[in-house]
Amino acid sequence: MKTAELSEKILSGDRRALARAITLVESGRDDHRVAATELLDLLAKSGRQALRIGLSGTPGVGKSTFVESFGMMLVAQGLRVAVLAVDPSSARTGGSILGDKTRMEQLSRQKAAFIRPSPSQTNLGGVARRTREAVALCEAAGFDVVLIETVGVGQSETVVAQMSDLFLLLLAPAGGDELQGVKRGIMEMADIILVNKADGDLKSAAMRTCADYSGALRLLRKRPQDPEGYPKAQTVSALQEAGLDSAWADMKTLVEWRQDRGHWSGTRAEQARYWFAEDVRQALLARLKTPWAQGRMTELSDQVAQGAVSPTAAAQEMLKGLGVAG
Ligand SMILES: Nc1nc2c(ncn2[C@@H]2O[C@H](COP(=O)(O)OP(=O)(O)OP(=O)(O)O)[C@@H](O)[C@H]2O)c(=O)[nH]1
Repeated sequence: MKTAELSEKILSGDRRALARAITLVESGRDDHRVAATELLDLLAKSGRQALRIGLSGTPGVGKSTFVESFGMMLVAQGLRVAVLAVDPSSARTGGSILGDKTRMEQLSRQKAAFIRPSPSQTNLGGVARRTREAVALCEAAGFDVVLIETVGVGQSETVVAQMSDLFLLLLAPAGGDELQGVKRGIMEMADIILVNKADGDLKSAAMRTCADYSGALRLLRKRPQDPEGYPKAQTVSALQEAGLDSAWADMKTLVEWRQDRGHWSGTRAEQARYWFAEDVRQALLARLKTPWAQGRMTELSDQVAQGAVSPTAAAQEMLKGLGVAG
């Protein structure tokens, strides 16, 4: 199919065309990359934007259950919802977190929903670019909300936060009164912390955990792009579909505030800068991974170790070989 034709179909909301385009951006083949870039350029002209919501949480915290019930709630409100995943561990576990669609049984059957598993790649940089491009494709296809889910592995939260308008951190009720070892950096990225499983026997533990996090969030510096009271923590039960509407109301409050004050477009512009620099960095790193480059690195590094050449001169030599010397 020609790029222009694929683009038309995506713009008209053709889901198979969207799936095909995502496969195209996920491909490592050079000719596919050229076509993908062309397609993304064409689609960017549509100017369509979705609300991009990043969602992170450790395995078992209830992400799939949350995406299912939250997604269904949005669909019931007439919104179109796409779900993507960033899962650098998918190659290791042999399947992605969203590979098993039966875990989002209802949502995956909705015409207004689109669920796409994480591409199976170990390299986070590669997964990040492909996911970012898949987000752009979903926006062009007219989705209102794009949920980008990740397990808290390595840097994957940062990657997702950098491509989201809102970042949600899903937590489970803690046993004791200590915070669950959530790294400060991750808490700082969160716009809203959702303590899940606030139902049945777990309800009071969930409320305690939520109070602990509310306290911890108050100690963080208030961000200029946020209204009073944000970032915030609240309890939900994905299983019983409780608290989801109030969480959605809070998300909308935050979004409207940021849009009214220009923070929304400011953040997107910053993210675009970040991904531009990141793409350059990744491309340069890829050059270092070719067999020639690795062999040459070893050679030069041996010479440096023997004192035959200085580190600076060897680095210059290497860069010249890579064609990037200044
Ligand atoms: N009580 C209760 N259990 C829940 C809730 N949400 C999820 N669970 C249960 O928690 C377990 C894990 O839920 P998942 O949705 O598969 O969790 P996940 O975070 O997607 O897990 P991974 O895919 O392994 O990352 C399941 O047994 C769910 O039924 C909730 O709101 N309340």
